[in-house]
Amino acid sequence: MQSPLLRIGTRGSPLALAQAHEVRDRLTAAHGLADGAIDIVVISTSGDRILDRPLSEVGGKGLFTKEIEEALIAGSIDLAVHSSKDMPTELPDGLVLDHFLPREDVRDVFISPRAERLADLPAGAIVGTASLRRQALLRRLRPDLEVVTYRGNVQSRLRKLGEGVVDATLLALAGLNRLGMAEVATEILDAESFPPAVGQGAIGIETRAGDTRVGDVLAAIHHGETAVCLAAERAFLAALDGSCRTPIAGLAQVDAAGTLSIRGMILKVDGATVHEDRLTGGTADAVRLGDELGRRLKSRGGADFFVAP
Ligand SMILES: NCc1[nH]cc(CCC(=O)O)c1CC(=O)O
Repeated sequence: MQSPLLRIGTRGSPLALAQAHEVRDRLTAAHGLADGAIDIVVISTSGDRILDRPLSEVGGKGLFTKEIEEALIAGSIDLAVHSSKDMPTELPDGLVLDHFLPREDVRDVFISPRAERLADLPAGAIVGTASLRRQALLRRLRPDLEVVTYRGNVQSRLRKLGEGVVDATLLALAGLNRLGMAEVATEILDAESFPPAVGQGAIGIETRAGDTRVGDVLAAIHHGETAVCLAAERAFLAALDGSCRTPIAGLAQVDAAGTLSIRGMILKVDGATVHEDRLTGGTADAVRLGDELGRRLKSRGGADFFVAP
């Protein structure tokens, strides 16, 4: 049997697999490849194995990528497919995250059997989410709700919701769309009042720096506008030096005239303190704009903002 042209590394969750399949299917179509030309290699990560503690306590985002990045460096896979949102801004030496698929919907959704809209939940209702950004935004909009930490993959969170462990939860619409499950959404939250995480909705492809063979193959499915927005957002995040303990929202968009705008927000976990700002400029300045916005919010937040919740 012929060896595969490419090996894609991915986590094994249903969402991760759907994303890896999407990359494989787009590459197969773009290059007219035979079935079996691209292998999908499922890799279990520390983040998948530690399920009992909030990730911000265990060590954060890198936990979902470590073993996959080791495989990439070792050459047992050629590319790794990730949710950009889950990617640290610092990558191991020799790896780059610079190919992206066209971005999915960036918005969060509210899911509840108890109310049609977040605004209609009764006071005291319990909302479960592990995301500090969602916790802080929820407390800001609805200080009368009880917000609890609630982890697990999309399927297990929905199961717990069905069992009545919580009254409502929030998820990214992008993930539901990719899983073909958008119908579980009760209300789509608008990005203005409920801004997404940096990278939300964007599938990113990590490769070895300078790997022109893989880069040439990926060029056919790469989406430049998404890459520009992600460059701005990730520069914003890097400038904030965002630990997993700081709620941060950030969204860059390119309008029809080709102007890039980036909006960023930092919050205290209790939702009571919020700093936000927005910058616009040319797409060639994406990194500079993101960096500038991050520095501004960092200085506005002051020294203690990033320490205690
Ligand atoms: N942290 C888990 C995660 N990482 C990416 C997505 C959704 C897909 C995306 O944002 O691209 C999710 C689940 C969620 O937040 O609902």
